[in-house]
Amino acid sequence: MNPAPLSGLYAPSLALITDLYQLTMAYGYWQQGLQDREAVFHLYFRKAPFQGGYAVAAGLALAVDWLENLRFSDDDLAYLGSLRGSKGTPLFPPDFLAYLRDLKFTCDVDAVPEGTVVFGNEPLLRIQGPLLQAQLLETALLTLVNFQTLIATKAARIREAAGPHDQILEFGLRRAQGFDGGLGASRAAYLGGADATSNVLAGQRYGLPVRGTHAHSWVMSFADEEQAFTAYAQAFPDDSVFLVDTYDTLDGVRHAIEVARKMRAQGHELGGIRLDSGDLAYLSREARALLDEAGFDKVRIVASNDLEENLITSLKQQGARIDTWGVGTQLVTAYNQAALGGVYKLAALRTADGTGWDFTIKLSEQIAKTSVPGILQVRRYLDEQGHPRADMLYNTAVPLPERLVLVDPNDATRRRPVRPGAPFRELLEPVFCQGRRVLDLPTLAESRALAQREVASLDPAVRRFLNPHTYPVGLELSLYDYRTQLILAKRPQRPA
Ligand SMILES: Nc1ncnc2c1ncn2[C@@H]1O[C@H](COP(=O)(O)OP(=O)(O)OP(=O)(O)O)[C@@H](O)[C@H]1O
Ligand SMILES: O=P(O)(O)OC[C@H]1O[C@H](OP(=O)(O)OP(=O)(O)O)[C@H](O)[C@@H]1O
Ligand SMILES: O=C(O)c1cccnc1
Repeated sequence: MNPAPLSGLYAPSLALITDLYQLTMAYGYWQQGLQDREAVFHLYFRKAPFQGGYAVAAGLALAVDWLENLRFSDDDLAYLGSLRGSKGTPLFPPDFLAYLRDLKFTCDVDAVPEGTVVFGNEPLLRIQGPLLQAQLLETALLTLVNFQTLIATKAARIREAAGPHDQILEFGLRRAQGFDGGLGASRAAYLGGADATSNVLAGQRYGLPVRGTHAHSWVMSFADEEQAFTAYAQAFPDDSVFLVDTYDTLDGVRHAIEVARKMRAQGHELGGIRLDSGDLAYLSREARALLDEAGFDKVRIVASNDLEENLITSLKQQGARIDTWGVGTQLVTAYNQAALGGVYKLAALRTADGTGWDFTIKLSEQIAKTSVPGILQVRRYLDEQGHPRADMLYNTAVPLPERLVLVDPNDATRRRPVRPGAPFRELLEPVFCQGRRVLDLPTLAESRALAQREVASLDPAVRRFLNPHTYPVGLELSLYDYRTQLILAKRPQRPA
C-alpha cells in the first residue's frame, strides 16, 4: 500500500491516529467484559505554557470533527488484523475486529468553548461513557487540544504585545512542524488573535483571511528595486506591500515612495512596506518619517524577522512605528515551549452494581501531579464587572455544601471562602450527549472574538509575561478533603 499523500492528512479514516496501547487496552477491556463499564476522564494541563499566567482553550472544533467521523474502516481493520505479537500470533482476533467495526461512539462530552481562558488543573474536556470508548479517545483528543491550545495561547500573547489595534499576520508555514503542524498552527494562531495567515490551504480549509507581501527574490528578479515595485504594483495596484530591505532599507523606502507617487497618479494607493532586517525600531521610525513627509501617512509599516511577544514589547518601548507584525517561526512552532503537557486522566468508574461511582485517583510523588477524582465542573466566580476572580473545581456527582470554600490544591493552607450569592458561570458545556451532538459550534471568528474578550477580562497582573500573578484555582473544600482521604487510602503507610 502506498502511504497516503500529505502524510495522511486526507486519509479517509483517522481511527488509527492513536497509540497502540489504546487498542491493546480496548481489546483487554472487551475480553474482560469491561468495555461498557461507565467511566469519566478529564483532559487538562497542569501549568500554563510559556511561564505565563493563562492559556486559551482551543481544538474543540477539530475534536468534534474527529469524533463525528470516528469509525474503523475496512482498511483500518485489515491493518489491525495484520499486526502480530512476538510469537507471531495475531495481536487482535477477528471477533474483536468485528466488534470494532460495529463500534458506535456513544459518549457524553462536555467541553470548555474554544477561546475561553483556562488555567492549570481545569478540565478542558470531560468524557463520560463506556470505558473502552472513553479510553480510546485519549491520544487523538490530546494531540488536537494540546497543540491548538499551545499555539492559540502563543498568539494571544503576541496580540497582548501588539495591542488591540495593530495587525498580526501569521507567516509560519515554511518553518512549521510539517504540513499538518502548519495547518493546525494557522488555525490556532487566528483563534488566539492573529488577523490573517499567509497559509493558503489553511485559508481554504478554515475560512481564514489570507494576506501577504512578496519575497526578496521578487526584487532580485528585476534590474532594480523601482522596476520590481512598479511591476508588482501593475499586478496588484490596490493590494501592494513592498519589501524594502533587499539592498538598503531606507533607499528601499525612497524607491517605494517613488512608485507610490506614480500609483497615486493613476488612482491607486500603496498598501504598505515591509522591513525584514536591521534595527526595526530605528528603521521603522525613519521609514515613517519619510512616508509621512511624502504624504503617505496611510501606508502601513509591516515588520518581520523572528518576532515574538517580548521582542514586540521591546520594539514598542523603543518607539518603533510598526503597525503590522509578520510573525512566523516563533508562533507556529511555539518556539520557547515545544509542547503543552495536557493529560487525560480517569476520574470516576461506575460501581460494579451500576448504582454509584468509584472516584479514582492517580498518585504522584509530586502533589501537583496527583489527579483530581470526581465528575468535575469548573465554576468561574466573577466580580461586579464580570471579570474572573477565582475558579472552583467541584464534583458534580455529590451535593455541594451550603458554604463553599476554595482550597489551593498545592497548599491547603491557602483558602478562600466564596461570598454567598457571588456571580459565576460554569465552563464545561455539553457538546455530545450519548454520542449525539447537542451543541452548535461557534464559527472560528466568533471563537477568536471570545478569546480577545476573555484575555482582556483578566487582571493585567495575570496577563503580564514576567512572573505573572497566579490566578486562583481551588478545589471545593469537600472535594479537597475527599481527595486527601483517597490519597491516604491509596498510599502505602510504611513505618518510619
Ligand atoms: N530594535 C531592536 N531591538 C531588539 N531587537 C531587534 C531590533 N531590531 C531588530 N531586532 C531583532 O534582532 C534580531 C536580529 O536582527 P538582524 O537584522 O541582525 O537580523 P538578521 O536575521 O541577521 O538580518 P538579515 O535578515 O539581514 O540576515 C531579529 O530577531 C530582529 O527581529
Ligand atoms: O522570521 P519569521 O518570524 O519566521 O517570519 C517569516 C520569515 O520568513 C521569511 O523569511 P525567509 O524564509 O526569506 O528567510 P530569512 O529569515 O532569511 O528572511 C520572511 O521574510 C520572514 O523573515
Ligand atoms: O507574505 C509575506 O510577506 C511572507 C510570507 C511568508 C513568510 N514570510 C513572509
